[in-house]
Amino acid sequence: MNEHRRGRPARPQRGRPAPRKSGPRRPPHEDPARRVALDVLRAVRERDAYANLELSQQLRARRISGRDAGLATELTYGAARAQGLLDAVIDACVDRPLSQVDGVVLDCLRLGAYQLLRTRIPEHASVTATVDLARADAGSHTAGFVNAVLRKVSEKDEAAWLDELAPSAGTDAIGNLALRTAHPRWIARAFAESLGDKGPELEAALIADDTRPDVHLVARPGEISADELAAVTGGEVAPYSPYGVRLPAGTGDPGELEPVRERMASVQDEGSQLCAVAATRVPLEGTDERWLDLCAGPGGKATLLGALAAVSGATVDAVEKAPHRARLVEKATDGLPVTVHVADGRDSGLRPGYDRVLVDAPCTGLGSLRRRPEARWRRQPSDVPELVKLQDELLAAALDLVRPGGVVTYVVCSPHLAETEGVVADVVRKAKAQTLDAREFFDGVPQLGDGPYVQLWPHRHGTDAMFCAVLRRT
Ligand SMILES: C[S@@+](CC[C@H](N)C(=O)[O-])C[C@H]1O[C@@H](n2cnc3c(N)ncnc32)[C@H](O)[C@@H]1O
Repeated sequence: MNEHRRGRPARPQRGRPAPRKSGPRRPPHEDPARRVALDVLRAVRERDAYANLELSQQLRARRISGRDAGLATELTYGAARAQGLLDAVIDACVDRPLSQVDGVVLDCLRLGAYQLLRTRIPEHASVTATVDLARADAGSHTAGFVNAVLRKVSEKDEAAWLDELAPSAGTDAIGNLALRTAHPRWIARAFAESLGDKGPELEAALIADDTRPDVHLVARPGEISADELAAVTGGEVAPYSPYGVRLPAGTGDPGELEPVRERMASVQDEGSQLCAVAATRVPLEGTDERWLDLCAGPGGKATLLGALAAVSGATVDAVEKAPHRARLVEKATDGLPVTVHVADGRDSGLRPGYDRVLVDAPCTGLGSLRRRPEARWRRQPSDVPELVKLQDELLAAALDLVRPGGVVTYVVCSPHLAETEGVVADVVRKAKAQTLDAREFFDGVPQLGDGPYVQLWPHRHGTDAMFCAVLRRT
């Protein structure tokens, strides 16, 4: 590493920020796709924006579509997802810690390095177009620096950089795979611990997590069947969910599909569908009329529960703490037997005695990183304990609200053991509850391990990495 640092370009320092003109001086030939990508990366870094939301807003505002929009998406998502890997390479090409490089300059370097290492865009175009952006946003004195760093980056391809920078697979298998698949080490370790593997299966899981997911629709029970929905949308019936349809790649905005506009279907990952369906499938003795969704926003599972409740004659109370998310639940479940309550699920004030309760708890979201390119670098291990405490309290509250003999289904979109088995074990130890074998309620889904919990995985099931436990109140 030190050897590599010799002769590296000096770069503008953070302490001496690049001068910015009142308005960016943009060359007339500036490439619109790269401009959007850079502006989104900057918004993600500076104001914690969500890359997907920011990107679609900027594409709309600048009326960019077609190939330019495709390239902007590829560059934004790619550079955001691969940030840790790109930073390791850039770090090897500059003479100071990256923390001392001006933020905008670093965004430019990430964008340029991504093009050089992970796309087939010719080197000349990658470097020149990125240098133009740096000149416009960070001043002409940065152009030489960005040019020099990117030239250094281009001296090797991704594989050669990884051979140089990744820890040895023999002594640090997780660290090696983490860098190769552009994941933070703590997330790779969490996956390894959940899978019980730090070899080929971990590699498959991390690679799948680095791949853009298919879009699934859920056919609203009582309105349209999955077969009909597949026929109308040109999709195919999903392998496991009785209501799922997988859309072909390149379908465009699913919100524009007629069945979605007509509220006969909505976008929902197949794993989420399976967990909501499982919550309704556990056999009950006695009544089966009052259902509760204790963490309902924005309403994906509440909508499926509501539609199933309408068919079976049950009603659903949907609790959501955040008022704006509660409004989304109201909108999504309009016309269904669902009553929305803005409340803290730990102290909802609702009358106990529910037959079924779903706790789809707030979590790290490590199971849906495929959908949010920047999330893996934003989440921190220090987020886990606070979430675990909240999950614990919500699950305990659910067990207080369900009747004896009723069922609580606990779901998180994360394979992190502290959020999954850890929470369930802790609550079951303190509550009157029996753990059921959740696999029984995931009909036809293969590779569910030894139970009693279900952990879905992108590389095994093509779904988000959802965890599901089913408890019966004793
Ligand atoms: C994982 S999301 C639920 C997703 C939802 N079930 C769906 O399928 O669309 C967790 C939700 O719990 C909400 N939440 C967080 N803390 C809460 C609390 N103490 N009580 C109730 N809801 C809470 C969050 O605002 C968030 O909307």
